[in-house]
Amino acid sequence: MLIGSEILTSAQMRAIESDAIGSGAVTGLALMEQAGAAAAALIQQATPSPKDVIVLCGPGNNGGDGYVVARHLHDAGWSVRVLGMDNTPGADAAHMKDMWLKRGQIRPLSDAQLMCEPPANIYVDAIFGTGLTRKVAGDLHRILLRLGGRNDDAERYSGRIYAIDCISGLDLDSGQMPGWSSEHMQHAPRANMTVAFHRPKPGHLLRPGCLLTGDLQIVDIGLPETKGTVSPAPPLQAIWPQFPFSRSQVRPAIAQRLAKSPLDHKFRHGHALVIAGGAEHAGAARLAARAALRIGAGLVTICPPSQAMPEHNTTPDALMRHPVDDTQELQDLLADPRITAICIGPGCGIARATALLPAILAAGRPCLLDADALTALSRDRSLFARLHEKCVMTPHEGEFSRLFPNIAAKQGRGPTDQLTPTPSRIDMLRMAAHQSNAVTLLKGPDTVIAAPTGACYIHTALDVPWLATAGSGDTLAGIATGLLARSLPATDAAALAALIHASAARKFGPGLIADDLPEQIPAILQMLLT
Ligand SMILES: NC(=O)C1=CN([C@@H]2O[C@H](COP(=O)(O)OP(=O)(O)OC[C@H]3O[C@@H](n4cnc5c(N)ncnc54)[C@H](O)[C@@H]3O)[C@@H](O)[C@H]2O)[C@@H](O)CC1
Ligand SMILES: Nc1ncnc2c1ncn2[C@@H]1O[C@H](COP(=O)(O)OP(=O)(O)O)[C@@H](O)[C@H]1O
Ligand SMILES: [K+]
Repeated sequence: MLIGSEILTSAQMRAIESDAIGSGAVTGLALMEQAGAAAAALIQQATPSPKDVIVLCGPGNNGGDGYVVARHLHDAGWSVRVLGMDNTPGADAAHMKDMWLKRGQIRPLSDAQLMCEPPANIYVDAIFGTGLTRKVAGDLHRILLRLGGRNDDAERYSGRIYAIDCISGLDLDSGQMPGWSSEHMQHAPRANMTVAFHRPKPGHLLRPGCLLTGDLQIVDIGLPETKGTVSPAPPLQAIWPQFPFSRSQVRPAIAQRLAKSPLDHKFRHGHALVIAGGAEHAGAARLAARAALRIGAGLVTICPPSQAMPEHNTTPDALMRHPVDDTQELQDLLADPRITAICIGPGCGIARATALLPAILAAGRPCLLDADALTALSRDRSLFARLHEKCVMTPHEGEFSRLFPNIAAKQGRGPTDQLTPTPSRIDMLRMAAHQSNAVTLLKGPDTVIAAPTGACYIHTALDVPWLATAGSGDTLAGIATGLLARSLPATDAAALAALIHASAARKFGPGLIADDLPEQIPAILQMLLT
């Protein structure tokens, strides 16, 4: 498995916190002090000279953190104004509020008050965190819309918001803003930076939450290490760009498989077949084949129909070519046990994918299903029953909705007042992987990968929007196929492919076209293997 950061749900985080407090290992007050002090330090680092700040404190412990931030910034010489609430907060937050009151006053947390305040350089959002129980309404909603720039004072807040734990109103389990219409979402506040505690939560990494989170900083607040011990939930992990991308992120067994030993020969690194289609889409299959070669598959053979063979008489010369016109020819080819993975979909054509899929699935080998193969599957449901746990499907959202209409229908019912109004992308992917019995990777800036076992990764690629270019998905399919050919387990192949794909885009930068992606792989392998 890749080593990602463990992701905790709000309930898991609360359980860890109360266990730690219950066991006497920490006090709630100490956790709050650590949380607020760390947030204040990061805010100071982000804006080095003493500044003018307004801290918005809500009724619970998130507000308590806000009072700690206010105190630390005040003590560091900042000019601090606090807007807070009358409600009696919990004992820890009440204590922190009292500590602040020894230094300054608290004006009401109201939209009218915020509007009257002279502008500040920085605004700290400590209204709600993990304790959100319902949609934010009334005056607090108006405050959030103002911070998001709905009023004519938008420039006051733009680029100046620092969130404690999350932008207030965000459901940290789903990444959604419950009760926010799409019109309101245009004015949801966006943080420059979010300081969150102990572990990332799903809502920090899933859209739209990740778009409101800004630079996500996870700080240690003295809770005991829990990695892998939050049971019985299946593991949920984040792969995100803040991690240095290095060998240490990949378990030794995987790194070993990626390396090539002096005693190995090419067949030890697998033989991948890439099924190609008609001449007009030949490039898609070749992109996948090139990526499979670059990731180190020992051999890659592209299999077009014989009439399209001339289209493939081009580079890379390392690529082998073998015509496949029908199921029998494919079965003859698959009689060779040294073929260790098959890619079908990119540039294949739906009719050809429908015809060849039964033989590919019957072979029981690792296989990657993308593009036209996914459309074929969604049109012929009988093929679904033949999927197996060595299959990886890589749909984008449109393909996902066609493949899993029952799951997609649970989405997009419009805003509701309840928390977690519709299944999150994590829930959807877990359902899809369970239903199909195949590893499923839903593409996007917040790619989610789920295994039939329930193990799940969120891969964040928000920083590489130039991946949205024709053929980029074909390259991802090729990387994953190459990893499957090299005998990586399907979930690892899918997650590592997403990581290598985004790393390649990161390395190349803007101006990227899909052809550039495979060419970045050697340097990425170098980083991984040394
Ligand atoms: N869990 C932990 O380990 C730690 C949590 N800390 C902080 O505590 C926060 C969680 O604190 P709480 O559980 O008190 O929750 P919050 O402070 O997020 O909010 C809870 C309060 O808001 C009210 N509320 C919830 N939704 C509302 C809505 N839509 N409109 C109006 N009122 C609403 C609740 O009735 C309650 O009074 C975290 O986000 C974090 O900032 C930190 O102090 C450090 C440690
Ligand atoms: N805005 C974005 N930010 C980061 N990655 C993106 C973005 N849009 C798309 N991607 C990634 O680019 C790839 C596009 O795949 P796909 O839609 O199948 O394109 P194509 O069919 O042209 O190959 C996917 O890996 C997806 O995760
Ligand atoms: K907040």
